[in-house]
Amino acid sequence: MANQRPCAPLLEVRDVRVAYGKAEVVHGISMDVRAGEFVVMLGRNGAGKSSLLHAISGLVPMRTGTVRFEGRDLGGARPRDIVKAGIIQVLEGHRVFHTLSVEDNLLIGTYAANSRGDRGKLGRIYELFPELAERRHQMASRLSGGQQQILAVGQGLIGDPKLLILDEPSGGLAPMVVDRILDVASDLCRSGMAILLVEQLVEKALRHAHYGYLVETGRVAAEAFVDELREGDLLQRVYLGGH
Ligand SMILES: Nc1ncnc2c1ncn2[C@@H]1O[C@H](COP(=O)(O)OP(=O)(O)OP(=O)(O)O)[C@@H](O)[C@H]1O
Repeated sequence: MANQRPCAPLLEVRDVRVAYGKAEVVHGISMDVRAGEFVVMLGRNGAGKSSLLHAISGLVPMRTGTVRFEGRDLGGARPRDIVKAGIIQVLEGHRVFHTLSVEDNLLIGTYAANSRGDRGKLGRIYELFPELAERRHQMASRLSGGQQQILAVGQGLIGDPKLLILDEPSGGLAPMVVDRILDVASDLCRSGMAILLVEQLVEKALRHAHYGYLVETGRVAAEAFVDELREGDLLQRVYLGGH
């Protein structure tokens, strides 16, 4: 993609603040994901990235600010309505149902979205992730950590999101797993799905994303196209705290 962001706004986050009790951890973040974009949010542990994602997905309340999706205000919407609007978040830490089979875990993803129990959608996920097809009848507990993470992504994708949010898919797993997930995410992005990624493996994230936001202690310290982010000393400043 040339250095021009697509015009059509998909997700518009404006001046969002998030607090846990009295402790505010997101201090007024504004950001966009445009149609067909792959956006990455980078920043040190504890910078507030997951809290912002959770506010977008309706999992934690916003103190102030607005989130609009396809022009619709999502303020106060329930998580399930946000999923139905087309935003699906794959939570940090491959949260799948250990006592269910791979296939049943995927089918649960269809219940979360608009397509209750639609088995027809399984085929597409198995095409994207043949490792899940091979293990479709295995209990999720028997999968490796990496396979569980892939299952969690499949569970999100089966709901046909317009925007897929990935919160640290690496999660301490083998770098190869992250490559698999980010490669699939890039392909989906090319076919029109927007991606919002939080990832600590900075190089890998920058290789796939078009545009990035650097978050420092609850604020956006910088935003730019990824090649610009790579060139300056911004990344170093955010991660190492230099000036
Ligand atoms: N449920 C919670 N209750 C209280 N404080 C929380 C809660 N969740 C996160 N925090 C705090 O909010 C701050 C921001 O955390 P958050 O997880 O949003 O950051 P992050 O940038 O996603 O970092 P990480 O990569 O470590 O998840 C941290 O100080 C964290 O301890």
